[in-house]
Amino acid sequence: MGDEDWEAEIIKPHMSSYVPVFEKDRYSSGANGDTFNRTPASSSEMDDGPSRRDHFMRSGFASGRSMGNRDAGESNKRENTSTMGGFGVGKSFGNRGFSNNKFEEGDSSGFWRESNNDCEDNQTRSRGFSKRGGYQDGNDSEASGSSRRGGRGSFRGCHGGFGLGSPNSEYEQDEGTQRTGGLFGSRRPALSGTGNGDTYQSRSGSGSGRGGYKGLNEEVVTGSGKNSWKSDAEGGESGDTQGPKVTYIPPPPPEDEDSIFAHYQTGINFDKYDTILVEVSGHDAPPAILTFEEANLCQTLNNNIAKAGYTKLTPVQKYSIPIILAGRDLMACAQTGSGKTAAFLLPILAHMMRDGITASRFKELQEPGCIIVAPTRELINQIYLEARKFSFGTCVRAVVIYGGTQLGHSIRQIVQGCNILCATPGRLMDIIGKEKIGLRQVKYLVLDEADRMLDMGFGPEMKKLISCPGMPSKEQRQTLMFSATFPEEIQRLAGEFLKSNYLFVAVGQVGGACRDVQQTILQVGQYSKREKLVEILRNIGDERTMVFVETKKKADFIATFLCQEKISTTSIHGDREQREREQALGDFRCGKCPVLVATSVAARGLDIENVQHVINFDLPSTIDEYVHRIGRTGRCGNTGRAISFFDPESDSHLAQPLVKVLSDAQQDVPAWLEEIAFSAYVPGFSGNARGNVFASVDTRKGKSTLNTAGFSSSQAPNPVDDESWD
Ligand SMILES: Nc1ncnc2c1ncn2[C@@H]1O[C@H](COP(=O)(O)OP(=O)(O)OP(=O)(O)O)[C@@H](O)[C@H]1O
Repeated sequence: MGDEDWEAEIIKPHMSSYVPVFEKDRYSSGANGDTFNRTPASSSEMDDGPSRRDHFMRSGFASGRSMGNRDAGESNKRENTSTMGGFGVGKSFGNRGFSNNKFEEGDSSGFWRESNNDCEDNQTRSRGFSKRGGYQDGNDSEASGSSRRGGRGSFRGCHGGFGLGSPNSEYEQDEGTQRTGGLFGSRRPALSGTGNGDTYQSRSGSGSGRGGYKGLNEEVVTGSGKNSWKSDAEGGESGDTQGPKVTYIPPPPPEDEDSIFAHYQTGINFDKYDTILVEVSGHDAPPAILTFEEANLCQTLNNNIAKAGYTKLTPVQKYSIPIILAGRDLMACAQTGSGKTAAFLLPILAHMMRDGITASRFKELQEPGCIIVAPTRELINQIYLEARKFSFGTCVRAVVIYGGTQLGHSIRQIVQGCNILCATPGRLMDIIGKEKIGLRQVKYLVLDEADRMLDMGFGPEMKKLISCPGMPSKEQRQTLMFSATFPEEIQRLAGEFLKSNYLFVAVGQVGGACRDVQQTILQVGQYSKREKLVEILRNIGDERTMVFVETKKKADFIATFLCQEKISTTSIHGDREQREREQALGDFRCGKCPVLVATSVAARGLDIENVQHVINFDLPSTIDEYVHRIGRTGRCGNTGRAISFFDPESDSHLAQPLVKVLSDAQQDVPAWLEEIAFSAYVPGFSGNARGNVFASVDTRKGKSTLNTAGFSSSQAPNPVDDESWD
């Protein structure tokens, strides 16, 4: 079985939506003359469809929520310093007991892959895992994803700038130098890019041997001197002549009140938040508040809260708001979609109002009182819109700056006045370098998705930020960190940023998945993924669905493939122009394209109404990333579904943490997954798959992690291989 034929498969995409179109001659077969599978995914490869569908139904998709056979008695008892509510978390790892039957290894099932695929590093035969209890591919004759072959890098979108520019000469950021050089570990191997005649060159020019720090996922490099922080996306604007000049000016935010306060409804499970166990650790924590009134906010803020449709606090808000109001540093961990943004914005705004903030005015150097950083452009923009909503009618001016937009535009926004600066790290450092922002007045530093902001990708930048001239020391500022996941190592790193008496709030299991998401894991080999995806999407109909893949190229490919299958699809990833990214998100939000194919750039924080399904076409490298991805659905008390394709060839390292996450969220754990987890289990194993386990408690307690499997926390995660994040 050869590699697949993109050329043959992407000739006539369905054009009903924002469709990536790929020029035929741009991705013609490479020099190695591979012949590829030209069979449409929907034809003969569906031959084993009935059995798959049967299993599919058994697996819970399109059926009611199955809470599995957990033993409710095995509740997860926490050692709390303070608790409220108290659901029993069904921990049932291995509740069936691990079978001694080892899965069979063999050359069965026709899992045969010859290609050196850029998304998959395996060139070996797949193993014939036991089929017990799980979906098992049969005659897998389909290659999936972006194939590497001669002419790699030639797969390009060309419609409306979709895609990557010139063919056959481009270095894909997800493949080349970012992985070579071993800067950061990846579960994918470093790719030499040799042997197929490619000339690597990133569109953004990043990572191409300029030296200095180059985060795996970054568009940021360090240099020296005043403008040492550059977002590659800015091109020449920062004095960097590499890369195209970025001219994109994002549309202005809405001005009318209705749009500013537009929100979606809380779901049927919103009240169940109250039953989630909360743990606060650290000394002298102020008591939680139970109502917004207890927070004693000013009238304007209360009005805005009401207009936003907030009537009741979520747990993370109940605990975090009084802590921040009391001036304490905070690390807060709460499940996805449970209101962390308001948990920091409201008390910061309350402080600003209380301190008698005056209207900002035009100045060449602005000195914001608050800086909020987040890892992706879309997320920081979302936080900005929230800040704007809650500060409506006050004289607090929030500004957002992020990469992929014209630097001059960012500067113009800032000089008009800036009390709260929402920024991605690369652009922030650019602006600081240009002396448009002074840090002396910073009272609040917020790291949203803090574990991501402190990992190997962004950590060095964050360290630079706190050591920038003028930045108040941690004793002088209030530092706030929020995320749904907080690996132990990251908690330790965070200590550098936080006062020693910071408080730690854990709502539910740290790093646990949202229980409102019904999780299904299907065993699907690489070559069957596309047909399975189409099958699922056809069942789903028009319900909004995010499909996560591991690389940018694959995102383009799958989006195009789905369009070809007449499923209106768009895509978002780090190689798309910012304009395109925002357009894609807009089309998805409004339902024009009900399917969004995304890389991990969309995994965190995005709050999109009515996302009912998340499909992990490729599982991510780390369990934390999995938790964030599936958290795009099931938000704010609404329910959602997540289906993940587990390929034993590439995903076995995730089996243990997946079993734990599923068990903790009281989801069914497929027997075959337990078997794989068990077979991979090594007593005393100190996990080396990044982020494969998570901390259960505040690490200051000196406890080890409470993994059911007994392995301790992993090295600092490097969650994605593939993205441009600034
Ligand atoms: N108290 C509340 N009442 C009603 N809606 C709320 C409340 N708090 C937050 N929300 C809404 O819930 C949604 C999710 O909130 P938010 O995006 O802050 O979640 P999050 O915890 O930051 O999620 P993630 O971990 O994915 O970043 C938003 O639409 C927000 O407006």
